[in-house]
Amino acid sequence: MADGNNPTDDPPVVGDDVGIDPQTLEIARILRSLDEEITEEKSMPLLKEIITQIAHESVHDRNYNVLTDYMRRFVNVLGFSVQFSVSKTKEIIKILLKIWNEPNVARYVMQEVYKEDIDAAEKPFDPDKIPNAVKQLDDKAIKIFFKALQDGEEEVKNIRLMVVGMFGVGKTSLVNNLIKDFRDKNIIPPSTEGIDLHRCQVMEDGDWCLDTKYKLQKYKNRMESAFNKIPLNTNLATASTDYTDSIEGLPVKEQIDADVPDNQIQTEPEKMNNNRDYTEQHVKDEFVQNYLPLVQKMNENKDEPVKDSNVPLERIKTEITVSVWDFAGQTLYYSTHQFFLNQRSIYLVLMDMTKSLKDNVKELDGSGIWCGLVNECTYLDVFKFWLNAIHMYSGYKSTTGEINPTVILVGTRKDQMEGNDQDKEKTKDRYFNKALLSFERDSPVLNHIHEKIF
Ligand SMILES: Nc1nc2c(ncn2[C@@H]2O[C@H](COP(=O)(O)OP(=O)(O)OP(=O)(O)O)[C@@H](O)[C@H]2O)c(=O)[nH]1
Repeated sequence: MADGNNPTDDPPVVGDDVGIDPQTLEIARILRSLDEEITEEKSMPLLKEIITQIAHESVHDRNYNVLTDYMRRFVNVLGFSVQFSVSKTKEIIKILLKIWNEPNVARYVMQEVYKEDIDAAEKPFDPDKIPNAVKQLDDKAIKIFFKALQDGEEEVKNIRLMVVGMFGVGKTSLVNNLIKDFRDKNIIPPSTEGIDLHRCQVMEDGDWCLDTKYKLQKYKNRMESAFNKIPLNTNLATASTDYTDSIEGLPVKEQIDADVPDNQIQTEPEKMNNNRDYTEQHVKDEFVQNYLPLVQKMNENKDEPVKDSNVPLERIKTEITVSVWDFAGQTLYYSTHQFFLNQRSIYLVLMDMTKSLKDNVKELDGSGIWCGLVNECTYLDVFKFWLNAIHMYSGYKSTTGEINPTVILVGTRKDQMEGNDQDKEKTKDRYFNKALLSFERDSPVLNHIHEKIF
């Protein structure tokens, strides 16, 4: 009879000195046998992978959406492939829940069944891999970012161009000249209300065109890659769910980058998790329906790329996109613009070269009292307002580094300036030098300026 003094009589100890109950030992036994059973199915996602992910979640970052996700993967993907009986499926789900709810069970299973020390598994973050936008968030956010990276990543090739300046200075005219589609139509711009946003594709010749067609193709490519995650023998037409699972896994960096929520691909996890009707309706969705033949074709012949001759992708040299933000110049909007200023942006600050810096601004439709600039402010005040706002809302300094989004100063109404081209250039440089010298010499605002001359 055990007397408690013999070490062999003590229950095995895992993690926080908690004894292993018979149920946990039984779980380990079942998993070992299952593991042997399903590793023979080489082409299928393995139950082991799901258990491993759930165990890591249980010990490290608990997120119920993730659990639900794994469960769905088990039922829809693994369930299809391995054809577990109903009772066995229930048994496995119980095990997954137990591992999820009890980190010590997760530790034991990983250690004893899969020979992995789950506590040692967390690798330190590589600081070089943390994007600047994430760096400024807290530790938890950085942890979540790295965890999300495990599901895939996509390089962001999007530049955000923010065009700001006084009302009527020529912001929309400049934007219309930068974007081919507008330039070709010779558009005379109405005064901007709020913010106009144009997403453009950089073309072979360096020109920019609106990227609506390209965007469609891009989503198509993503759908392909999302569908590619599904085992080829899965019958999509009859599957109750869940290729949307893969769509949720859209690349992390791109999600972070998203300028504008895109209703076409945005998913609704809570609904999808629980609502079969929703998913079935989603399957009928026109957008998805367009891709079912595509996927079926891929299933027939995976190696043959699917082409879409309607989209002139061959005109596009790179995948670089530019989001052009044309801000309204009316003082009415100034207090809201600051919320849209962002670190991964290049700013164009426009000034009217026919107006002297010391001239008072005459606003046509307002009292001229805005954002701390009282009545009778000068063009220099406006200039300083924009540079200060950019620095305040998008400059960032921490112990690890500094972010100073680039500001390009643009002079407009050159055609109305006096002298030849050379004279005009000199006048413009003098104008901006004078404006910049009004800041303290060591002002951090000056770090933003592209190509300072002084
Ligand atoms: N002569 C001349 N006129 C210009 C120039 N740039 C813009 N304009 C004219 O100035 C007017 C206002 O131009 P917009 O481009 O709408 O100015 P904006 O800065 O976008 O104005 P808001 O949207 O009200 O902030 C239009 O009639 C343009 O044709 C320029 O370089 N030279």
